Amino acid sequence: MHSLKGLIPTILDLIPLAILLYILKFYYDYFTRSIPYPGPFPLPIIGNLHQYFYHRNDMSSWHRQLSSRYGGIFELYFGSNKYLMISDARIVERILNTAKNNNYFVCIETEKGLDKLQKGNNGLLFNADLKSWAFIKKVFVKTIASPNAIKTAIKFVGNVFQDLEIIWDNLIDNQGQFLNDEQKKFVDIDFIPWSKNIFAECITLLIASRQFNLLSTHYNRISNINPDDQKNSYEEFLDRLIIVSDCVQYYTTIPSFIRNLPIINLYTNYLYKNLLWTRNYASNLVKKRREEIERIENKEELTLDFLNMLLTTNASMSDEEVGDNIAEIISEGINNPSNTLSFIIYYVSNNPDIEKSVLDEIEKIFDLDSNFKVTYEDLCKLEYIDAVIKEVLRVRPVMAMISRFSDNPDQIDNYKIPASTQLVIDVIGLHMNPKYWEEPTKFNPSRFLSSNNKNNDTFDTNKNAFMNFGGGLRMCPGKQLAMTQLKILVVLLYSKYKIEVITKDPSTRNNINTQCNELKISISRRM
Ligand code: HEM
Repeated sequence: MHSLKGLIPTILDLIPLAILLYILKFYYDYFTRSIPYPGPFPLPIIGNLHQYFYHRNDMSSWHRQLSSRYGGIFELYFGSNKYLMISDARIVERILNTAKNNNYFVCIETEKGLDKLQKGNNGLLFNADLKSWAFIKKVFVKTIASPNAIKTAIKFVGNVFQDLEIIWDNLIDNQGQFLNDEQKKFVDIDFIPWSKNIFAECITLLIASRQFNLLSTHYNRISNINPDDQKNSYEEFLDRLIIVSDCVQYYTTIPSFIRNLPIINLYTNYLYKNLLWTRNYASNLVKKRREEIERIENKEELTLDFLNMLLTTNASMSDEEVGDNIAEIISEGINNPSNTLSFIIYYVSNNPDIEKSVLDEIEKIFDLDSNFKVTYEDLCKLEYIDAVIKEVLRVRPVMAMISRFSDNPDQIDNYKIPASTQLVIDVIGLHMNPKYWEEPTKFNPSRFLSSNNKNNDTFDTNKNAFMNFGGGLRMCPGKQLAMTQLKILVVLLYSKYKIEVITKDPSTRNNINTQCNELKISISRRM
């Protein structure tokens, strides 16, 4: 006789049943979805993530394939979350509009993990609350994007570059080698940390009027002056901000029940603790600044940088909230332009004709003695360098995808957009689409020159096919600053140094190809 105990299913027996029910529910929802769009067939739990990881190193051609097979709107599943991918410029134009009451103001639904990180109603990037977003945007525009702020930024980049020049010249003198019959010394460097430190110095000067001597600290470490130096706390803060970006991506794509599974929750805790560390660090900086401001009798003496302005115009913001804002701008102000500068060096130095045109333009516009200064007016004349930067951002856009969330149902042309749907503007798909670009895979800055009429027509009529800084209400507010900084740095780097690229593929090491992970270059003094 069977014992009763044998008839009661054990938890282990129930697992296959639970999985089967989950799969049935997944495909029931999939086949009965209200507005079905075409797209690659998803698997339960992972959706299309396996395809994403398979194509991670060549996202451009994957997105090209998907948009040519499935059209201007198609579905992709990241885990069990459905995303509508948009790669038609006409639809993009309707989604990215500048009206404050537009249906697509929110980037990512707050309940998708942002609430756990307290990021849904603070800062700019993920803020879903129009009122607090508009306040911070106003302060940003005044202190970072106004003509005065841009002129201040030009001065800061010039000063930071002077420091870099002294350090690089020391490096070349002390560690450089003569190669073959060359009279000048060359030294090989890893460009990425230098690039990050340049932008880090500039952005902290601009938003908080502080300098952390990151360039000389980096020099001391790599040239064995202080090899065992622990990273100072600001360097650690910058390193951890990169993990914070991973943390936000992780919380917004991985459902909470998976984040909380045993073992996986160790990683979740690691990311979350890191976020708390940076939040605590930034709020301490803010607290100190608040105390300094209180000690100043004549408040008119205060430099009106982003931090001081936030502290003096909105008394109700806590140190943590102000700190979060500072951390966000520092992170955006370093990683995006530094990634772009690294790719600029990669493309310019690997294309002798393009490098020659860059050098010709520099010579035409600047009076090249060793102490020449770059002015705002001169930067406006740089048409070719401007085109090079745009072309780099076309082929290697910093953000391969731009998110928007639909509040209400909408209809764009023949396409119905359901309410509460996560839309993703497929930036690479747009940038690589032959409908909008002649020979899209070719690196050709001339397509952006006004003298090149044919391509320019294409560019003008398809401006929504060029999403390098996003668009509409939430277009990147740092665009002007970034373009200015990049132009100055291209002028200064190429006029002062001869640069050769050693790295074959800057996007190796298992990451998507819009991220420059490695850039070894060889530098020697030009003048
Ligand atoms: C080459 C450099 C840069 C590129 C390519 C870039 C690109 C972008 C893109 C594509 C977006 C999303 C726009 C959208 O959703 O429509 C964005 C947003 C943003 N960027 Fe940039 N960015 C750069 C530099 C900067 C800099 C230097 C700063 C700050 C100083 C900055 C601050 C921001 C902020 C705060 C947002 C969020 C705006 C909002 O949601 O309202 N970016 N950026």
